[in-house]
Amino acid sequence: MKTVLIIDDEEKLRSLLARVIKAEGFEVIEAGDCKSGLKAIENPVIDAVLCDVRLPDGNGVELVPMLKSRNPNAEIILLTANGNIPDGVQAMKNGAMDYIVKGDDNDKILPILDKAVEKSQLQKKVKKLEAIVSSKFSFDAVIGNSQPIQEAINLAKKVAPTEAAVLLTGETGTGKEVFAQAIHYSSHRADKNFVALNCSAFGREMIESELFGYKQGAFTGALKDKRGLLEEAHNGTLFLDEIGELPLDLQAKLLRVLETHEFIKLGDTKPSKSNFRLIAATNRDLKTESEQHRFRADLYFRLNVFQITLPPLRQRIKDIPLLLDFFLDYYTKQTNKPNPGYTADFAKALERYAWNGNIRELKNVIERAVIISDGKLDISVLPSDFRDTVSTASESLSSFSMESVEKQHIQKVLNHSQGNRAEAARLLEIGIATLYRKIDEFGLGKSGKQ
Ligand SMILES: Nc1ncnc2c1ncn2[C@@H]1O[C@H](COP(=O)(O)OP(=O)(O)OP(=O)(O)O)[C@@H](O)[C@H]1O
Repeated sequence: MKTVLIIDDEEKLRSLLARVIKAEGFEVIEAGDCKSGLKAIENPVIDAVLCDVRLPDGNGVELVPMLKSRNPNAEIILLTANGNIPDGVQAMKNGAMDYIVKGDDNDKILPILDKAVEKSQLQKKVKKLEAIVSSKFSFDAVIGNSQPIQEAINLAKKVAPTEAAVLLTGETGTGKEVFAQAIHYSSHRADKNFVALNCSAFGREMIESELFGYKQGAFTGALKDKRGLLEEAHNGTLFLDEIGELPLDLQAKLLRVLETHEFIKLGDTKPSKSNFRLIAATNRDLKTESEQHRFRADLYFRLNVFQITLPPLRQRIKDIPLLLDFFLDYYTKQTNKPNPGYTADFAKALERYAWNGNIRELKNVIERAVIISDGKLDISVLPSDFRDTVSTASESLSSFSMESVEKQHIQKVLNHSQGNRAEAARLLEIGIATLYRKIDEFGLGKSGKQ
């Protein structure tokens, strides 16, 4: 639906205009003065406004900013009986899309309205998509209630609105990139670029040309100018993942850019400027790296202004059920399967696992389980390491009482002596009569080897 608001006090002209516009498939809302126009514009379905300049309670040119502030997506076209250039210029400065003269420009109205509606609907779509993107990458998308992750979230929320560089540390798969995005989308740079580079994924030359960009002819193969990531990140955020892998000479160049906000593209002679915010991540201990001269100490100090350490999953076992529900829901939706749920053993096995690959590994394990499983997820759909964890765990669980430890031990020794009770008693350092009593008491005579 395309909806137009007409604000004009000349009733006859207004209803004639409304009829013509309706005949072209638009919905029309009418208002006779500034006051009722300002009320009507709050209806979000309005895409475009046709507004007279001379109104009984005000001037259309001055009304434009007020209309825009109440409905920023609506495009405004001013209609005037006698156009003059300064008024037209002011209208555009105030945010109007066009300024047309009644009578002379009547045949322009419908094409301009079409353009205005298209522009407004496109803006609405972009805003909706932006809202989806920013909610997908907001702190709400960081799953976890445990204390260690909540502490990290609180720190990140504090630093997000500032200009400070952030250093995210933590094992692989703990969510460093997720945090970097959440910080960016919660900062005032959210509507600008979030540009990421993984420093371990490329060789030195490639990283340099990706970061700094180059001029045509800077090297063989530089067929045309290329913008670098520093330039792309202007007014936005540059995320350097695995910064510990950045070659030492590029570390020196990066430090200079951080200090001057200036850099020189490959093959260029004059500096370019970029106002980016840096978020860096590493799973290395940069302090030790810098002490051993594998990372520049000056860059480390520059980055270490605000460090956030993300906890490994094994330190936040409490979050596993939450993450399990989240990823199960995600992958069942992706595969168009109904959510099958899971057994208590399945959840237990996940809680007991070491998770060296952290959340990335958990996510992959759940994806695999969803693909393989035909019903409720149980331990049979887990890789074999998990099943071992469960059996070891249940074995050790049944061993908590002294009696069961004693029973298991005697059985093991009887197995070892191949049922020879005299030999077993000798190994157990107990009398043969005591062994017979124990065998009777624990019922080992029936199941154990005699
Ligand atoms: N708290 C979280 N909530 C939901 N998903 C998460 C969370 N943390 C991480 N993930 C998911 O786990 C995966 C790994 O996360 P991410 O890439 O951010 O980790 P990383 O620490 O940057 O890893 P690496 O050091 O290997 O680059 C991603 O798919 C991400 O979506």
